[in-house]
Amino acid sequence: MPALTTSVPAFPSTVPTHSLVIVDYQLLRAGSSDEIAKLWHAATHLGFWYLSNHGVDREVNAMFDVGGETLALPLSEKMKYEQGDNGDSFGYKARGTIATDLHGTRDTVEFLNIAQDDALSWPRPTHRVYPPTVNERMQDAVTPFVRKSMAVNNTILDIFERLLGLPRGALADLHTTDKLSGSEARVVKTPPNQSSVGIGAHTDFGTLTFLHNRLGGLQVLPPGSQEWLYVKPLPGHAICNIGDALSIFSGGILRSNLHRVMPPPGPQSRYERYSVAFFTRPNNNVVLRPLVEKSRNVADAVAKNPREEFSTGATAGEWTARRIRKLRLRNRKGPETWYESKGTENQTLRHGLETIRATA
Ligand SMILES: O=C(O)CCC(=O)C(=O)O
Ligand SMILES: [Fe+2]
Repeated sequence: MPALTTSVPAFPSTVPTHSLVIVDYQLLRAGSSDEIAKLWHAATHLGFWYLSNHGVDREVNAMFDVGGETLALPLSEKMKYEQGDNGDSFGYKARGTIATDLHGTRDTVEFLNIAQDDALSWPRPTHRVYPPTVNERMQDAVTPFVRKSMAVNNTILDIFERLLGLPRGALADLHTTDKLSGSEARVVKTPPNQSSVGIGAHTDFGTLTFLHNRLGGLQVLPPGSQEWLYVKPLPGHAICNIGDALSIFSGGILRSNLHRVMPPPGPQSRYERYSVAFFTRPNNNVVLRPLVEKSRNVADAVAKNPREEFSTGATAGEWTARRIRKLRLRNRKGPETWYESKGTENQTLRHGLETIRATA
């Protein structure tokens, strides 16, 4: 895809950014206590970090290609795979179908979501079928990307399990491959020269996100701040973050932070932007609640700071379906539908932070 291989202007040095801690994946795997401490600090404060040396570069590049080829198909072809308005995630999400704020402003991005379950059961579909451009690359690109991303996220999950004082397997058992999950690979495309929000302020629905960016566009709202800041993409580095499900399991010890996608900054805005992500989510039947009986640390965290939004009464499957359904503009009844689409960030947004405008 020419858009992916042509050189693009550098991220402008004059644009304010939020720096992230760089965590080395190979050092994590080797059990380095310094590296694990860095990861823990990032996960309990901002909830975002860069991951270096993850070893998934080849598969990530292949996914940029698969996404580029698929999203370049005619709209009529892509629409055969549209996710629809019922809260399903897998398939194609057309541009302008979801809200980016409480006013119902349309999003500017399209994306392709491929279920982990479908990639692992290929050629047998578990959830659904995909465009031919995906099928052709399932074996050599998509499934290897999914498997390697799973290994990265599961390694990090094991570390959190231990540091949260959970019994061995307590988190892993909520993310097994013998039961269905909402885990998925995603490629997002933003057209050039946009002036409005690509993906509105949100926290991720699931457990862990493993994200790959080439152009700027991702912004975080740092805790206690009212200023959205870009996260600068670093070549070869993934951006990782905690989602709501893991934040809830941990009783809030691990932070699921608000973020959004804006047009790329400065001269980068003239280019098409792609991002590739892998989302690990719990098995659909897992109820989202703090694991208080399994960890003293989690129980103490909940006792110290009880949060109403952690008593979800919902399974991971229901949680994700509700959030997607309420984002879809065809289901919008008014500003309240926006809040109904929210997870742990609901209260922050209700307190008016979303009215802050970007400086992009
Ligand atoms: O495109 C990005 O950089 C982030 C996308 C994102 O936040 C998401 O898909 O949940
Ligand atoms: Fe996100």
